[in-house]
Amino acid sequence: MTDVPVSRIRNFCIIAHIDHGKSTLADRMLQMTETVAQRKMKEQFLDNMDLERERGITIKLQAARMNYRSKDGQEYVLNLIDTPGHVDFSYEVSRSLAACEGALLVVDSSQGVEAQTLANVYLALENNLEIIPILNKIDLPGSEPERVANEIEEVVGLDCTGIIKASAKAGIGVDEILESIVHLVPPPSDTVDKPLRALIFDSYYDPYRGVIVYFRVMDGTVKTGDRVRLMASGKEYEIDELGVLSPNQIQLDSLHAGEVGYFAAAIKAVEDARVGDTITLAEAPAKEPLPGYTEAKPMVFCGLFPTDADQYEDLREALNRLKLNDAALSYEPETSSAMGFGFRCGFLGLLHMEIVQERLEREYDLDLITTAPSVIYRVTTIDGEMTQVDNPSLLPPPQEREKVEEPYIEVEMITPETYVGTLMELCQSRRGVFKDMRYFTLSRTSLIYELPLAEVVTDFFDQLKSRSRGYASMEYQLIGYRENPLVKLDILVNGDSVDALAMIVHRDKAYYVGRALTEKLKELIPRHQFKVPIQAAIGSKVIASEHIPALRKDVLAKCYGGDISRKKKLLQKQAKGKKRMKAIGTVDVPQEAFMAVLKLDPQ
Ligand SMILES: Nc1nc2c(ncn2[C@@H]2O[C@H](COP(=O)(O)OP(=O)(O)OP(=O)(O)O)[C@@H](O)[C@H]2O)c(=O)[nH]1
Repeated sequence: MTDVPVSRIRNFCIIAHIDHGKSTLADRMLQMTETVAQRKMKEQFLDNMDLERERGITIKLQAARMNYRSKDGQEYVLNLIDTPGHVDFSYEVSRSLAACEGALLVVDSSQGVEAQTLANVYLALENNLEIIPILNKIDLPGSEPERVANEIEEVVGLDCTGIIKASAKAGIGVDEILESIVHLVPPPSDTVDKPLRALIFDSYYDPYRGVIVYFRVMDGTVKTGDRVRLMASGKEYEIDELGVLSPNQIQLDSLHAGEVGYFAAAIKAVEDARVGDTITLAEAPAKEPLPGYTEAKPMVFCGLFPTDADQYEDLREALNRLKLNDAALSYEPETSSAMGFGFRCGFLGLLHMEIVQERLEREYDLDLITTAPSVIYRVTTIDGEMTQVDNPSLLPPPQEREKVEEPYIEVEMITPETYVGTLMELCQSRRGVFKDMRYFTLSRTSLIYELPLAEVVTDFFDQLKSRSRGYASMEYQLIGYRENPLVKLDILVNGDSVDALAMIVHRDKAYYVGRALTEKLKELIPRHQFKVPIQAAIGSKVIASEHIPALRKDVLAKCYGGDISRKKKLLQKQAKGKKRMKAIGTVDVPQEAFMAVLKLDPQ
C-alpha cells in the first residue's frame, strides 16, 4: 500500500456546520469505496466516542484512508481527515486543515451557511485549500438549492456554477463528490527526498501501547524502528508500530510524503505529542519545524470539589487519567474555606468543561460540585507587578491593585433577520460593542460584536439559541485584554463569605447581579431549622440581602410514625436530594446554587 505515488493521493477534510451531514457523508464514502464492509458499518464510523455520539457532535478528530478507482481507471488513495465541529476546538481544526490539500464544504440546502461553517472556511482559505462546495439534504422537501448556492457564492465567495447537489442519506451525488475530490483537490507536493517532517493532527492515549499519534507526512519518509524527535517538545522516541487508518489501524512498514497514518512509540501522555508539533528524524533532523504550532491554552476555569471529601484522591486520580488523553485540560489543587479540598481546572471553553465534568461523573463515578466558570483576569498591583487571576476569590483587594484587565472576544453571529433585534439586545446587556452588520440573501444577517469573554462563558450561547429559536449560530475568537472597572462580589451565607460563590463583575452591573443572585440563592438553598441570611457585598459594603425563613415542620411530621414504608421513602428522597449538597458552616448548599449565576434572568 505504501508504493502509492504521491500524484495519486488526495488529502481532504469536510467542513460543515453541526448537523449538516458531515458524518453521514463520511460514512457513505467509506461504504462506497468499500473501506468498511456494509455489515460492519456501525452507524457513523467517524465519531467513535460514546459521549460524542450521544451529544451528536464531533469532538476528537480521526482519519480514514480509502482506495478509490476513479472513472479514469486509476486507483487513488483518498485520506479523509475528520475535524471537530465546535469552536472550543478550533486550533485542532486548523491543524487538521493544515494536513490537507482540499476541503468539502457541506451545507444543508434547507438551512444555509452558518457562523461555524464560515469560520472554518476562512481557516481553510488561510491554509490554501481547494474548497469544493456541496449542497446536502436535497432530498428534503424544504431544500432550497438555488438560494443556498447563491448564499455560498455571496458569503463565501466561491463559484457555485455546477455545484454538487447531494443527499448523503439517500446516497445521491456521492459518486460525483468522490470524482471531484480526485479531479479538483491537488495532490500533495512530491517531497519524498527531503528530511522527514510530519504534522501531528491528533493523538489519543491507549493504555496498552501508549499514545497513538495521528500524523500527515509532509516531507520525507518515516519507518517502523525510526528514532524520531518532536521538534517543539524536543523529546525523542523510537517508533514501535506504524500504519494507516482504514479507519481501523492497519500496520505498515513505512509512510512517505503525502500519506496520513498513525504511530505508537511508548509515549506516556498526549501532552508529550501535542497537536501541531512536527515529527522529524533524530539522526537527520529537518532544519525548520512546520509552521503553525501553538500550545492550546485553557480559557475557562472552574473549581471541582468532591461532595464527599473522601473522594478527593479519586478525583485526583481521575483527572490524572483524563489528562493523559487531553493535553488542553489543566488542573491544580485548590483549597476553599467553604468547599474544602478540590481542584481548579482549566478548559478550552464551556463545551470542553462540560465534557470533562460529565466524564468524571459518568466514567469515574464521582459526585462533584462545580463552581461557576471564570476567565483569566490580568491584575496589575500598585507596585507594578502583573499577575493572572483565574479564581475570583483570589482577586487582590482594591487598595492593592492598579488595574484589572479582562479577555475580549470578537463574536460573529449569523441569524435570520427577525432575531437581529433580540440578539443585539443580548449583546448590549453583556457589555458588547457593536462592530458590523452584513446582510446575506433572503434575510439572513451576520452581526459582529466585541464582548468580554466573561459575559459569554456563562449562558450566552443558550440565550442566543433560545432567543433565535435555535436558528442563530455563533463563532468567536480572542482579540486581547482590556481594562475595565471590575470589582469582586462576595456572597455571604449565614454570615460566612463563601469563596466558591465569589465573582468578578463590572462595577455598573454589581448591584443588579448582587440582587438577582441573592434572590436566586434564596430559591435554591433549602430551608433549614433556622433563618438563613444571604447577602451580596463589595468589600465590607452589603449591596443586596435576602433571607430564607426557618422551617416549621420536619418532613416526617405528617407521618405520625404510622406508615413505615412511606417514612422510608421520604427519608430516601431526602438523602438523594442531599447527595449534591455541600455543607457550608451549618447550611447545606445544593450544586445548583454554585451555578446560580448562569441562571440569572437577563437584565
Ligand atoms: N434528509 C436528509 N438527512 C440527512 C442527510 N444527511 C444527513 N442527514 C441527517 O442529518 C442529521 C445530522 O447528520 P450528521 O451526519 O450526524 O451531521 P454532522 O454534520 O456529522 O453533525 P456533527 O457530527 O454533530 O458535526 C442526521 O439525523 C442525518 O441522518 C441528507 O442528505 N438528507
